[in-house]
Amino acid sequence: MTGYLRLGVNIDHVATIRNARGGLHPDPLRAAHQAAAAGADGITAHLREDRRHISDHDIERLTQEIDLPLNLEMAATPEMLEIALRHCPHAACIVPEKREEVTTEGGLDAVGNMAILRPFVAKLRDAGIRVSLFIDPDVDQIEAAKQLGAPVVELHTGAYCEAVIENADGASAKSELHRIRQAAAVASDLGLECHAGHGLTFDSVAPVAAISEIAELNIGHFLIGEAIFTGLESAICRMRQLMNEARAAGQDQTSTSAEAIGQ
Ligand SMILES: CC(=O)[C@@H](O)[C@H](O)COP(=O)(O)O
Ligand SMILES: NCC(=O)COP(=O)(O)O
Repeated sequence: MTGYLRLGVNIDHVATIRNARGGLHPDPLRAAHQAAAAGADGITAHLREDRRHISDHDIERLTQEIDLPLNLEMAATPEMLEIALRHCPHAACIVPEKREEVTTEGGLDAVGNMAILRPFVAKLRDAGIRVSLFIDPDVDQIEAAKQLGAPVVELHTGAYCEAVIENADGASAKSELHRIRQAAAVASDLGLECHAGHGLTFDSVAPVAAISEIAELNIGHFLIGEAIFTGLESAICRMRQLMNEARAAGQDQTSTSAEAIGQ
């Protein structure tokens, strides 16, 4: 798969700042409107069991007020299934959740949870919701997603992004990038749409964006952080530019991000 690479903007951490004082400002909906104005292709929001950031009311408003497709991230629980079926977002991405985690750690264990996930995926699909599974770039997990009937997988890029930040010798970033490339190729061979996300920044996005089998990147925390300094629309436009340049240049797949962007 080649062609246009979609950008989903995750607005979770606008809500993190809002919730720090328990008020209404900053409003995640305003961020969603700005993301749309900046050219985002979708909005991603993670309704966590503990509601640490995005709230039920945020999800209700996003489905009612935002024209962009909403990708609802959710754990595989009866509560979240009921909420998803009530709101019928464009898409639902099933993610693992641990209450004590700071952020999403590993990917969903589709292999180890087939019995729970199979009816869960079926009910979402029957409601017309595009289902994706947030998984590590692991062939077994991709094959399990296929068996479960999920049309989309989102590859967890966290290990790669951490390796880029550590940047000891670039070797670990290269090996993690290779895992993502291989996983994207397997997903494509199995007829699954392949997305990627978690931890992506201006420094790490290019080699992932260059992987032609990837159709969508979901990026949030870094963009919201950058927005504090340059504004959200500016941050999104810069990310969009980096994605377009990498995709157009067919980024050399052997390079890490530092080499790729001449650092
Ligand atoms: C699944 C993923 O990597 C993110 O989309 C997720 O939302 C991270 O959780 P927090 O947004 O709570 O950090
Ligand atoms: N699924 C990844 C996502 O939506 C955003 O992750 P992050 O950029 O906030 O780490």
